[in-house]
Amino acid sequence: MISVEHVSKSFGTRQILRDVSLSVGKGETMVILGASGSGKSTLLKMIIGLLRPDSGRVMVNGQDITRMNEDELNRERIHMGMVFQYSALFDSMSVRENVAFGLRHHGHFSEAEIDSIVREKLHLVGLDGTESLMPASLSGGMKKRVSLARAIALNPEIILYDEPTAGLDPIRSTDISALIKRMQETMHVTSVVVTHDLKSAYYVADRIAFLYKGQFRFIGKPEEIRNSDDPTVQQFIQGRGSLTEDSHTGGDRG
Ligand SMILES: Nc1ncnc2c1ncn2[C@@H]1O[C@H](COP(=O)(O)OP(=O)(O)OP(=O)(O)O)[C@@H](O)[C@H]1O
Repeated sequence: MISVEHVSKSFGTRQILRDVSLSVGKGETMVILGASGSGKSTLLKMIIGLLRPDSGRVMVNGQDITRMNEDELNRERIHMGMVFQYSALFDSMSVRENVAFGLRHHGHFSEAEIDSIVREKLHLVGLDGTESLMPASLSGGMKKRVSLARAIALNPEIILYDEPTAGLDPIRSTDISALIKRMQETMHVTSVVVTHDLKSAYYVADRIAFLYKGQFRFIGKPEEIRNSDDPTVQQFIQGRGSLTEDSHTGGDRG
């Protein structure tokens, strides 16, 4: 379904990804773990075609995303929902209009159809009756859920999540993790989840890929990563995972 093949990417003189390959099967949930600055979001942006690799390619549904022009990408993105870090809702639009956004841009739906889809998706994320609320009045957890409702409005085959539980308290994080799992079970979507949240990773992942110094240090099932005898992997999963990679590579973030 998604196949990242020998992808490399640099920003300026800094190489972020070095000959990285990863495949995600249909219906699979792949979690990408890695320290801050390790290139997780960069990889996600390449899968949705917001960034192009310097070399290598990204295949989605058998098509090479890296060679598409903007029109082709827009057509392909109809099949992909993205839940952005910090929700990225449109502040001036109601919950209803946020969820309806993609429907208005990509589809030919009547107002009645839009109403019905918005209601159905809000129900799926546990936000019945919130259509007329504005984003400013929502909690962080509610915003994430609206963002998810927006991402699934067009029944995507693929959902990409960038830090879906970031900034949430543990209870809200568990709610969002349960929703990610529910999307997989009810909509049989293929998902890629970028996160720092190990608890969520173990819960939602079919497989986990651990990005370290520009390469995948480990790809495998949650129980396999737990039992890995690689000291770098163990160091990361035993709670020192919040270390930033920028410090190793001389970057400016973290
Ligand atoms: N457009 C850009 N121009 C220059 N540098 C960039 C750009 N995008 C990302 N970077 C740098 O590339 C590195 C990887 O960024 P990325 O956002 O992919 O990391 P990440 O693993 O998602 O980190 P975090 O967990 O903090 O979100 C960082 O050092 C970042 O500063």
